Amino acid sequence: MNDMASASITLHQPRRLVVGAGTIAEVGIWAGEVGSTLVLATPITSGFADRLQLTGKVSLFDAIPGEPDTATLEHALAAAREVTPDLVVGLGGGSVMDVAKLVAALWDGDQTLADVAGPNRVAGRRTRLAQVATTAGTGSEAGIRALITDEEKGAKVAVESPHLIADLAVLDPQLTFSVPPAVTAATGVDAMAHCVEAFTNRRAHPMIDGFARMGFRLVGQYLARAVKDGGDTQAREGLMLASYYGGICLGPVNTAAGHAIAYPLGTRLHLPHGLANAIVFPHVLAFNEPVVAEKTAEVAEALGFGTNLSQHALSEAAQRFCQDLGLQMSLSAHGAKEGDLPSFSTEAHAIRRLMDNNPADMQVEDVLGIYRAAF
Ligand SMILES: NC(=O)c1ccc[n+]([C@@H]2O[C@H](COP(=O)([O-])OP(=O)(O)OC[C@H]3O[C@@H](n4cnc5c(N)ncnc54)[C@H](O)[C@@H]3O)[C@@H](O)[C@H]2O)c1
Ligand SMILES: [Fe+2]
Repeated sequence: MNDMASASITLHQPRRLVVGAGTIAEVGIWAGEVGSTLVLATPITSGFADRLQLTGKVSLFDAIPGEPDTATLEHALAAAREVTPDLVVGLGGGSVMDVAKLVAALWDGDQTLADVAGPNRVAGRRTRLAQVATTAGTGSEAGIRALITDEEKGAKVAVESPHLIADLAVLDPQLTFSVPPAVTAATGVDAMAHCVEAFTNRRAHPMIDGFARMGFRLVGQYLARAVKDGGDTQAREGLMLASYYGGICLGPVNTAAGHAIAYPLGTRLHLPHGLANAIVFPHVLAFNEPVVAEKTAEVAEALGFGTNLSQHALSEAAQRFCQDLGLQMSLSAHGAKEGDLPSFSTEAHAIRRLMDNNPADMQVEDVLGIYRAAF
């Protein structure tokens, strides 16, 4: 830690947050009399739509796949232009909630995705937005960011704007009971990665450190429990909070090299976002350790890795942690070819908005070394 004063930060949060078992029913109470609502979902999460208790005309668009791309966004926008909603509800994981943000902000205006990509370019939003999380991972319901895959470029487009923040966010652990163990594990590691990468970030901030600490501690406490027993309400609620805290970390501080190195695995190999982060996490944690030793030790202790670990032991313990959750941590087992790794490395290294946040400087060769270690 240096002794300079922290840089200033701005934190946006949903206008209203409801947490607890059964709270999905509060969406209708909050919304009151609504003319027209568009609920965005996946085929799996559309089953929860009745529990929203909405009045008026309710339309459902449930064709949002994981890791949504620009074509998905276009279809959802077309659905919204037909429905002309007063309220958009995102009922799903990060994939659905990210699309819901952009649909609510863009459906009735002239801006395209290309117009709003990057920070602070969304002109405004007239449609109300409620986010009901059904996974505990991205924390998208907490934040100002939406990520859409651009299939042509093979990269994620990030849109960041206070106009994407929800009017209402709901964390109802009962909605996550049906999340299968593999998705629970991957999304839980994603939440943990948001907290850890913000905590050990070059732009880390004491206020955000508080949320980050609560988040990775909850993951240490509850993730294995929720993977083992999906109906464990206490564990599920703990993870939803961890995910939300991670989402808060993303706004003012954001992630760093871990997420940058994970992105090509999502866009090129189509690995689920959380799994991609898990594969990379042990190696980045160990790489950064010399620069952020104290904070890394705190993370290691909270996740049960032990104390006074060498870089190698740290990486091994983090890999074991993920393997014990049932995650397959080897890139080759997911279809990666050794010949892919150099282009993945160039791609990840070029994501400067995240790489520049990393506490330790990382060259392209270092990134390649990490992919090779995870191969
Ligand atoms: N906005 C942000 O700040 C932010 C941060 C990190 C990641 N993301 C993005 O979020 C997306 C990933 O989101 P995710 O990890 O939540 O996964 P997801 O939304 O893609 O969902 C994963 C899978 O779980 C299923 N599922 C969702 N809820 C379920 C439930 N209750 N029961 C059973 N199955 C359920 C989905 O149908 C899907 O198949 C990626 O596109 C990623 O880039 C956004
Ligand atoms: Fe993430």
